[in-house]
Amino acid sequence: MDEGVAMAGEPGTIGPNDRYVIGIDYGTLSGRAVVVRVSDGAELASATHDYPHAVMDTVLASTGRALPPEWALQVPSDYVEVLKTAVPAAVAAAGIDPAAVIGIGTDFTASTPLPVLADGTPLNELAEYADRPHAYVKLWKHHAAQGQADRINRVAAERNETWLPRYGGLISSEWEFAKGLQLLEEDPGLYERMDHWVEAADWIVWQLTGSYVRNACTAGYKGILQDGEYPSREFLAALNPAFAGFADDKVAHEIGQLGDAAGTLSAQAAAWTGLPAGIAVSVGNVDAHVTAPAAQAVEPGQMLAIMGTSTCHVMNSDVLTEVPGMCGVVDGGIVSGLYGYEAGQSGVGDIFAWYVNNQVPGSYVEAAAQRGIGIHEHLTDLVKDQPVGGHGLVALDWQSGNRSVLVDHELSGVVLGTTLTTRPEEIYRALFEATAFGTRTIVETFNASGVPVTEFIVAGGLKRNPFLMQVYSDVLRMPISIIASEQGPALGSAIHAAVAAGAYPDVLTAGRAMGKVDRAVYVPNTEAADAYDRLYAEYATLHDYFGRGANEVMHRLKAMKREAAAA
Ligand SMILES: Nc1ncnc2c1ncn2[C@@H]1O[C@H](COP(=O)(O)OP(=O)(O)O)[C@@H](O)[C@H]1O
Ligand SMILES: O=C(CO)[C@@H](O)[C@@H](O)COP(=O)(O)O
Repeated sequence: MDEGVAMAGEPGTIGPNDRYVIGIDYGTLSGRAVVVRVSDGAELASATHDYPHAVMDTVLASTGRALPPEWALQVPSDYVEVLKTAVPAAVAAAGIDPAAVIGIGTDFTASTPLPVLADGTPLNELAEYADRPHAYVKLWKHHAAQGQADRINRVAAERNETWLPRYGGLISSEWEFAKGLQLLEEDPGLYERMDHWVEAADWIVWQLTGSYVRNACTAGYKGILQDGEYPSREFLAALNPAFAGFADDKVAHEIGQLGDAAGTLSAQAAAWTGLPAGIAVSVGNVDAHVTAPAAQAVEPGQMLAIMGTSTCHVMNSDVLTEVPGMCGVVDGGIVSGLYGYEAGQSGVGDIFAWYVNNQVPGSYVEAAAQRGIGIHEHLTDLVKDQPVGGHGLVALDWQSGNRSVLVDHELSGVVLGTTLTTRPEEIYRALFEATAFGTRTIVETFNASGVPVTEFIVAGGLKRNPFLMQVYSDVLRMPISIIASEQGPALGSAIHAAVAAGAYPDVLTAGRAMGKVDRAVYVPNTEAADAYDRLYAEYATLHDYFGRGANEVMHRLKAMKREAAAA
């Protein structure tokens, strides 16, 4: 377990009248708390707490029993530990008086829902359900509800459901309805017992305030709430008669707008965090969307890519339109007054992690250790000067399925062109390029749909790799701006906390004062961009061949894998 604490470079003088907010980013593997000064967004210190149960994607910890393929679960008490450890550690490292903290804000991965009782107790915490996989949090990358998602999409298309175009024509297996339907169909008793199917983003705010408020962001993007309405009972009954009441009975709840206060810090949460009871707690938010004001990426056409384990692309527009294969468009989904668009790639850093953890020989790991650098840096170094196309490879970035624009998690990865002389660093680079091509596919789809991308801004852990950023600039043929914060989502949460506490009138104003970006840090190299155009053409051919039905081999392989696991 890691409780890393970091001080900001130069926090500046702590003035007696300075006020602070705490932003907490709940990521895939850890929660990070950061202490931020309200007046200028200075980040004084941060602390990270790794979730003790991490991601359960092979075995359920409580029983030791294997989970089926494509599952990914978490334990909700791990999230509360972040409040008890990372928050006090960050405050202590910042050296501020906790009494000077005026608000706290959080963001979460999504869609990451869990089944709870009316008082918020997660079902896995009841002794009788502790051994039931469906009692746990279904992490965003739980991809085992693809069958349910396919049914949702087929029935919605047949019935011409008006909300379907708002999701680019396809609902993802990652979102609330597909996961909820899987729960009903595989564990009906537990479904019956569940009072709320709540996003972890809202559950953690519930733990902080003592009351349940459903945030407008997840409700819109992940919960199919459009123009104030959920999918009808008739539609839900057509999926499964027992599902008719899902929206009304399990999902619908009071909605809170982004930047509003969901409530105030309860006495219990004050004791956990060491912060004053009664300070403002902002409405929950999603890790991607919350980052837009932190990166000053809120104007129409400014696409923000939060590049980490996965990549989320978020962009505002004053136009409401349909972008095929996007995750969704939600009125006020990023900031109020604009239409917020979201698209994404389910695997990016995760693919690089899979590769270095499973495919790179020990000699490379030793060489990296000898050089005193990480394996990512070592592989990057070995291949960064190779001319574009010099490896003779092209890859598809679907090891975690495809979220946009194909919306199909039965798809899987491809590396094409390997020979007996192909080196590990060359495949690593081909995977970098594949993710950049996936992003280009998304950008081109937005451009062709009447919501052009005019600036590309990157936040998230992958901005630390300059070569990767240059690949993106060359592949997109666009300058890349970079958020000037190491903790973009946590800074975004802090910005929302400052607004909820009344320090700023709205998120846009707070973002201008507290957000930070360096413009056009990387610019495209024309020669490289020309060469990447040729590779991208090959990627696009493979993308359509495997992804649009010409060859269903990936679906057949996944089916065989499931059959083998069941046997
Ligand atoms: N130098 C690097 N180059 C490319 N990828 C890296 C590098 N270092 C770490 N990664 C990848 O970054 C991912 C973590 O990104 P990060 O933003 O820190 O996490 P999260 O998405 O959970 O917030 C991991 O999946 C890892 O494979
Ligand atoms: O899907 C979303 C947001 O819509 C993300 O929460 C999800 O991809 C996880 O993001 P990270 O890769 O953990 O930053």
